[in-house]
Amino acid sequence: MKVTCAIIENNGKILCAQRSDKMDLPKKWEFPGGKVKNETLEECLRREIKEELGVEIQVLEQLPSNQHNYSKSKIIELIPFRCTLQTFEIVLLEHSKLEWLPIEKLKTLDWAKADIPVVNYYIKTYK
Ligand SMILES: Nc1nc2c([nH]c(=O)n2[C@@H]2O[C@H](COP(=O)(O)OP(=O)(O)OP(=O)(O)O)[C@@H](O)[C@H]2O)c(=O)[nH]1
Repeated sequence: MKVTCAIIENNGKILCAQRSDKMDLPKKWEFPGGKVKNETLEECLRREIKEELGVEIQVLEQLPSNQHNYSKSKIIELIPFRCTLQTFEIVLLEHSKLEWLPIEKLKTLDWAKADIPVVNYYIKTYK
């Protein structure tokens, strides 16, 4: 299963989202995004961000993807993109919490397993 996610940068901080109790991987932190349907990766990302946060984004670049096997039937390829905001009124539509964190604080969150290599790559590349 391909999943896109957005590393949204604004004023030197990165938007981190906590999954709600109703989602799978409850309370884990992630980058907002979701499963790719019949669409391009960028279309998927822009659609998911609109659905989850109510904002438009600009997609800057694709970063290396990471495959993680949560179980036999749940194997995901997480495909991250660096993004910025085009509109700024964020609404919390699906997640339980949002945090804007500076890059040096990203490691303090309890990330979904698939995100850990993505966070590490981002820190290594952009700090
Ligand atoms: N959006 C997102 N999903 C992630 C990340 N890391 C990670 O393991 N996942 C997993 O990838 C899958 C994405 O599905 P989702 O539930 O967020 O996406 P969706 O909105 O398309 O699904 P749905 O409409 O079926 O609920 C979930 O199983 C989620 O646990 C991440 O950083 N962002």
